[in-house]
Amino acid sequence: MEQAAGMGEENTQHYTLEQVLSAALALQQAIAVWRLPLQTEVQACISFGMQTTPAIPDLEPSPAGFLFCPFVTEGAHSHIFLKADISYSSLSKQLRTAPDAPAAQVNLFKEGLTRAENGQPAQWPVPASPPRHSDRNEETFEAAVSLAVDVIRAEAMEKVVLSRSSSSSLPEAFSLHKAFEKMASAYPNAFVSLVAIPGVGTWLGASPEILVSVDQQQLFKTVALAGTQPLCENGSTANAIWRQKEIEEQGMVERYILSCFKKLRLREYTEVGPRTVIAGNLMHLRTDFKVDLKEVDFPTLGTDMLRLLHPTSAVCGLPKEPALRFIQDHEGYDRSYYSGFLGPVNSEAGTHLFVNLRCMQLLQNEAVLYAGAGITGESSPEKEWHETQHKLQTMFKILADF
Ligand SMILES: C=C(O[C@@H]1C=C(C(=O)O)C=C[C@H]1O)C(=O)O
Repeated sequence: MEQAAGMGEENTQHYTLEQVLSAALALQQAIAVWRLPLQTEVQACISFGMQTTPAIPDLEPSPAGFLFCPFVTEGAHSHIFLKADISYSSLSKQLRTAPDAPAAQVNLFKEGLTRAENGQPAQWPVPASPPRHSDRNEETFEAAVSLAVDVIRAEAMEKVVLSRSSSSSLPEAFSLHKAFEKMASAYPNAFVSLVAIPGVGTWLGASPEILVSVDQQQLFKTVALAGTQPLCENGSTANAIWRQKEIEEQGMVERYILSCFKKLRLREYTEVGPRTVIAGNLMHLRTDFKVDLKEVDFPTLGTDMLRLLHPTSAVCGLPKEPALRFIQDHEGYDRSYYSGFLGPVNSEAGTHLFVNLRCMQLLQNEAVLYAGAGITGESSPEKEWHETQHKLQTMFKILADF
């Protein structure tokens, strides 16, 4: 039997994030790298064996790690948990090994780190079969929006989120590590992440949307985020004006969250908002919900809410079932992990799961970018197309900047 690598063994040597990432890629080990909103610390975890589950796993008893889950809960893509065998923080620049991490693999990884200092950057993982992308043009996207508006006006549903993917070839000088850093500086308020899993693929994103978080103070949080407009020229939210369409659209997400609390018979929450918030080049409306789990005895609230919330009406629609069916029938492509959720579980800072938005999937020579927009009975197909264009813009700029 393999020896464990020692109780939370500290390796006092210092490494850069670039080295840690290069070693994981070269050794084909799964890695997740993330930066929480408004923080400077970048964290990473390396996992020597990913676990896949057909359904959303329980959060509370989970070891520390990183969860990466698809949009469709019972579809072709697995829910993936990367147990943190090795953790890295950009503040200490040191590695920490989990007590039960297999020693032989830990040692191989450390050797890989030394080689990563002067080696060529390794290729990131790409999926076994290339994703079917939509590459919808303005005309076909707007036709799908018009159809959605008709269905909503006929009262078959209230809201549906329609999305598309758009691919762009990778610039010659592209580097995964630099792309992560560019995303982190373009989106200071977002959860910025890079997930590279052999056999699954490589995703880079900057999410403005918490799905479920439970921090060290046992504070549960979720948000209702919807409604989009370009950021005002002076970069301030003070003079933002919202139309009835966005107010109603965000109100639906809010009502949906309240209905989930109601299902769990939870009454002790605080609700603040909606307020205008900034995400890159855009503004959204956001209402914050909090539950203090030190005062409310609900130890499984994180998992229970996660299972009820996902996919929320911010990325799917309302009611959930007809909206999901409409998406599957008319979007014309597989969202896979776009508008799924991801984030650290039971890390030192707690559990922080975000909706996988403003993200791209990296293939060998191209990036596939994803964006969607909430459609209601008041939607204008042309405006919704432009909304997806705006959402893609910051990511396109990051790629063009190499
Ligand atoms: C679907 C996306 O975003 C979601 C939809 C929004 C909207 O319709 O206004 C706003 C924020 C997100 O909840 C996306 O960014 O791809």
